[in-house]
Amino acid sequence: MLDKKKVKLGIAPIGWTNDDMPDLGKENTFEQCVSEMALAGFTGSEVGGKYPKNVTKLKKALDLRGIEICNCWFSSFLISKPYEETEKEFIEQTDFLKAMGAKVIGVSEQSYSIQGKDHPIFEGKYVMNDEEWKLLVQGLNKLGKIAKEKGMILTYHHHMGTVVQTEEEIDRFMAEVDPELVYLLFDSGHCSFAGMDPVKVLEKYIDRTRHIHLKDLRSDVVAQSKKESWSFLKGVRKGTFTVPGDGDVDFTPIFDIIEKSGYEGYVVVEAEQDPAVANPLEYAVKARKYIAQKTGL
Ligand SMILES: O=C1C[C@@H](O)[C@H](O)[C@@H](O)C1=O
Ligand SMILES: [Co+2]
Repeated sequence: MLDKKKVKLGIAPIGWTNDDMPDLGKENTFEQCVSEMALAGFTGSEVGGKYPKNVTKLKKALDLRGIEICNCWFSSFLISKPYEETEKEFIEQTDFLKAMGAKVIGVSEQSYSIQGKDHPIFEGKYVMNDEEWKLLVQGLNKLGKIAKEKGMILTYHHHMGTVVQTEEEIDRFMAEVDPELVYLLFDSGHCSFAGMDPVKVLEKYIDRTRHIHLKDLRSDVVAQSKKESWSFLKGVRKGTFTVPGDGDVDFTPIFDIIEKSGYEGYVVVEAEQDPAVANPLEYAVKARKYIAQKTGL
């Protein structure tokens, strides 16, 4: 059982409207999305592209539904653009999140990423050289320091198709970043999709993890995706991911690690799929029931 005082439960809006492919769920409004999150029993949310950019407006809409913001995706370009460009946007995003009462910002390096490209996801992703590793690590340490000074935590999202995807890359990343400034955003779906054992990764880094995405994976869809060289986004449309409990990831040991470690922070259901096929409210309720049954949250 998870301690409700330590572990909070959220859901990402990506199941309603997908910011990577805004045509997926374009008919779903912001109000419908946050109302259905609340109806399904969630009290935390990440920021989506349809959310009001204005702090007062967003707070009012969320307060009415008993929801708080816990994180927002942030794309960094530390190895392909001048550091100052990423820093400027990072400060703006961190200030917005802080004003919303969030504690965490989720960074992902998007230089040379193939996650949004029409390119087979299992073929030819970019691999950093030593100089680029240095730029990434030094840049993130600097951003992490800025976040810390603002009372926020920088977490890093490993992700398919990006420069930090594989187990070796996660290990090197964790070995090189400053553990006081940069933490891990663990995503069970991306771990599994990349062919890692999510349990092994979480066990190794739970003490340095400050945000968790709970994503399940349909192995038969992944097998087809490999066979037919699908892009990441084609795979999402075809149902690579689903909510926890609905796919092939074993969440029991994942919840055990979270419990035993005394993890304090959010676990967020993040299961992008086609809302025309997987009704967002129905899948949110399914996830909520599964998590309640497995963890007591
Ligand atoms: O955290 C995430 C945000 C999405 O935009 C991304 O593509 C998804 O797969 C993810 O894990
Ligand atoms: Co994620």
